[in-house]
Amino acid sequence: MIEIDNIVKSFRDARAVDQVSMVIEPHTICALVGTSGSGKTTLLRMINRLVQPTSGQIRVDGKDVLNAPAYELRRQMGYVIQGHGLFPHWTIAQNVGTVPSLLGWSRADTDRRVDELLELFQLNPATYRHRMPHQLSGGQRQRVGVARALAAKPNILLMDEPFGALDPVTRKKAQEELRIIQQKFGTTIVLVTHDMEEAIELGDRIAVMDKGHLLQHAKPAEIIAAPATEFVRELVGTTDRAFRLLSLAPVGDHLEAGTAEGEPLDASCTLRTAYSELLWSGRRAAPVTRDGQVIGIVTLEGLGRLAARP
Ligand SMILES: Nc1ncnc2c1ncn2[C@@H]1O[C@H](COP(=O)(O)OP(=O)(O)OP(=O)(O)O)[C@@H](O)[C@H]1O
Repeated sequence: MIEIDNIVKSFRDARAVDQVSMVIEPHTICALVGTSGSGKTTLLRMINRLVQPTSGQIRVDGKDVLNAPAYELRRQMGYVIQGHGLFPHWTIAQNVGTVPSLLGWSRADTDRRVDELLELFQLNPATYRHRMPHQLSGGQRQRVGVARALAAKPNILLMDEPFGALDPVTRKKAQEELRIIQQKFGTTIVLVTHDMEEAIELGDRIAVMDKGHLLQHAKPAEIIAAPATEFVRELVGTTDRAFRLLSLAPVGDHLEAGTAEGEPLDASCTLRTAYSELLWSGRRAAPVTRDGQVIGIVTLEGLGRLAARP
């Protein structure tokens, strides 16, 4: 658990982060959103002590981070920045193995961990471990950046706009991969993003910042349905909030009884995808399957009710 307690960071006379308090539960993703200059990066960098707070306290599992030795923080927290930050003259394997080597892992243990992570990110170790960063695509480099941050099995992953530079298709894939990895390892993730869509998609909780203040810290559905201030409302965007609500839940959670014709939808697809599919195929209802078995239906009328203001 990360407890941020009345934290302040001043640069000369300006407060970049102003009395922020929040609790980030273990094994969850917290998405930090806000306009440029709102203090997101500064807040993130106080968690791993790259920035020293002016006042207040940050505790990880009850311990003040200012009292933890630097090597302990590095092991416990991975850090990913936009543009990956790989060392250009090191191979991919050396890059991914940076922190384990610093922590004194044996060569064999480090090599094993590097291969395991490359495989997890679908980069064949035999092909990629000896390559240099410039011999990879931007999306591959970003995945290596995330793999490197996970190398020493951190409980916490701090990510600053990790997918900002990726094209929409690669970005979507990277987001899905991150979700899978988070579930596999149970990592607690704090993710800074400009993109509300990404925050809604990935965040178990969203923290909205403006001018150093934390305006709201809540579940995505609550941020959409009950924004705390006009600024939060603007940031969420009013034109497609109904679709954003629909994007939060899978079809399998809102099954209806009955029968329907045509191509079935998988229970894991979102209500938003289902809505789009029904409109596209000109149907009022579609069967829903899980593991190939029909388990119910989804209807335009039902989806319409779910998209209405709660
Ligand atoms: N080292 C520094 N010295 C002086 N001012 C700083 C320093 N770092 C950040 N700031 C100021 O603190 C404020 C918050 O910056 P921060 O980088 O945390 O914002 P952000 O929300 O992450 O912005 P962005 O989304 O553009 O990265 C800004 O006004 C910035 O100019």
